Amino acid sequence: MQAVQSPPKPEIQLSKVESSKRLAAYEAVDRHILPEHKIIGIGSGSTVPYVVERIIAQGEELNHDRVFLPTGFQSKELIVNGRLRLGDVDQYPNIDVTIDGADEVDHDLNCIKGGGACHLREKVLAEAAQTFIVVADYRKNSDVLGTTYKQGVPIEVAPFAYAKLLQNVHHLGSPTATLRMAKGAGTKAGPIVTDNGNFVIDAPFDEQTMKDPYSLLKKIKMLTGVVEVGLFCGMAQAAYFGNADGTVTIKWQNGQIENTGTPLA
Ligand SMILES: O=C(CO)[C@H](O)[C@H](O)COP(=O)(O)O
Repeated sequence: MQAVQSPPKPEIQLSKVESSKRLAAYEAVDRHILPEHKIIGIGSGSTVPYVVERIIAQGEELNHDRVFLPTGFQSKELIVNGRLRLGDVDQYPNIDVTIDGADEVDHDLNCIKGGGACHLREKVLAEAAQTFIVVADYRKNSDVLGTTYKQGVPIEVAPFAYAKLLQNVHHLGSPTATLRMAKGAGTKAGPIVTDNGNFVIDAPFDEQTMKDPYSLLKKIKMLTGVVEVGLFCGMAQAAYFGNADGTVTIKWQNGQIENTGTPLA
């Protein structure tokens, strides 16, 4: 009897932004998740599913003795649904590689993170990793932070301290800083609550301030009640940006910029 062949699965047409996220994620996994890497941090956001997809494609033989550490609820689901082994950073404080998304990346690879309110765990997993790699689409590739991500610097705060912290952040130079509220039909009324039970303040600063994100990070971090700041300074070894033309731009920590792939006709 002749075997029945199932029709080929239709390739889902991705938007330019989606395909650039996928390009960046695939290139970063191919270059940085190597057979010897066993403890791997998985970040949060809409680019990270492509990271997990590419890791799964490396096959069972490479993945069966690896452990994957999530930065939040979303990445935990990705790991579990992908039938990868789940661990946590308290069991594995030394990570080989962490790959994560970003809201914006500047020319020195400083990042704004926390658009998804996961930046506390994201920073712990980035810091614990021997190699920390950022993946993003072309819209996140900037010279100065705050150019495209206008919402402000995400600051995770202890809930009972939020009102005092809002005042303090206003005095620090962000008069429009606000508490991040849950939005949209069917969501919680009131502020968003992080995976750690905290609130988030979004604090926009002027361009001059954002040109020196490390100084700003130190000032905000000193405020009592701040749990973590979504400024990741000097942490990433490389940032991969998928471009709309099908190429990938890679910014390295030493300032080198590399372009790979052939532009689409
Ligand atoms: O920092 C983050 C969550 O706290 C995410 O990594 C960031 O928001 C990236 O988002 P995306 O990949 O969806 O553009």
